[in-house]
Amino acid sequence: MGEERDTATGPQRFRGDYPIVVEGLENRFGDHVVHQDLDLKVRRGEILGVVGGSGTGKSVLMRSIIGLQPPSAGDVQVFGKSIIDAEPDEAIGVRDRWGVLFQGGALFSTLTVGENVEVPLKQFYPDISDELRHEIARYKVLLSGLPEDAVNKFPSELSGGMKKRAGLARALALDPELLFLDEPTAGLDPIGAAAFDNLTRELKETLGLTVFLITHDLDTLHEICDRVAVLADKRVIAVDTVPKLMELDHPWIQEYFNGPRGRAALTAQALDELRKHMDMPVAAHAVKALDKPPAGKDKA
Ligand SMILES: Nc1ncnc2c1ncn2[C@@H]1O[C@H](COP(=O)(O)OP(=O)(O)OP(=O)(O)O)[C@@H](O)[C@H]1O
Repeated sequence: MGEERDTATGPQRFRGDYPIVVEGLENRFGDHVVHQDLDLKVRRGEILGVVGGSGTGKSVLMRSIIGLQPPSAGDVQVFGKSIIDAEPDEAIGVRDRWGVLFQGGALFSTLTVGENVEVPLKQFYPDISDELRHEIARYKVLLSGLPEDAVNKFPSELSGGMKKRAGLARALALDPELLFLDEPTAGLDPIGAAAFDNLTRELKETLGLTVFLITHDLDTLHEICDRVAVLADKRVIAVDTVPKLMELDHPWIQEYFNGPRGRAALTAQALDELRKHMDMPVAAHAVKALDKPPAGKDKA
């Protein structure tokens, strides 16, 4: 693996297999060990879901990868470069190649949506003209599925779902190769959450993104994640597709994926798949049967 950047052919993009490699990571806060000997490799072009019980260290892992949480041991490589102990100047070559949507959006409340999107542009490209910067911001706002007039609105004037999209627009400001999403569908209603999932998948496909996605949302895992990493016992205990994970014997995995909510998400996904083939009589029949809640069973 290694960084291969070709300056002669336009935009420089990572061509290795694993844009993120975490090895032997340890994070501790005083006596509290959050991660120990944690390994993880994220494949180029995948949406990797990251799950785990509350407090297992999903956000701390993300913060370690983006250099906001210096680990107590181990290494993190992004695009083939170790970001641990990297000098700020050295890190800049990497840090303008990822975008982050923090939990809650983390928008600057005194700036409009457009101005929020312009913040990273000003930071990393201080020489571009005001006009071009406004135009890029407007494009990113539209790309994130917001109406054009959202550019001039303040975060307080937006709904929860719109705030997430505004945060996404800012995360996309620098045309990143890597996108980090921390619980992007938390707090959204199911329709808003499904719309956000679709947007994430479309952006991944059209922009060729690699996505690191922390979530508790089983529908998101089933619908858009290529693989899922499970955090438990201070490390990543498994990384695989959802069906493969469901075969594992670990108690947390069983409870999470095969519990009532996990089964409901699975049924919803099966319904979606069948609806795509509704012209086939057998599919229409199966959808009718699956749509009915099973008598006497949990309805979670
Ligand atoms: N700056 C910090 N100082 C001390 N402890 C911290 C700090 N940041 C995180 N922790 C602790 O590290 C542990 C993991 O936190 P983290 O936020 O990564 O969990 P999480 O898996 O993302 O949880 P959730 O699903 O509830 O968001 C928690 O016990 C938390 O209290």
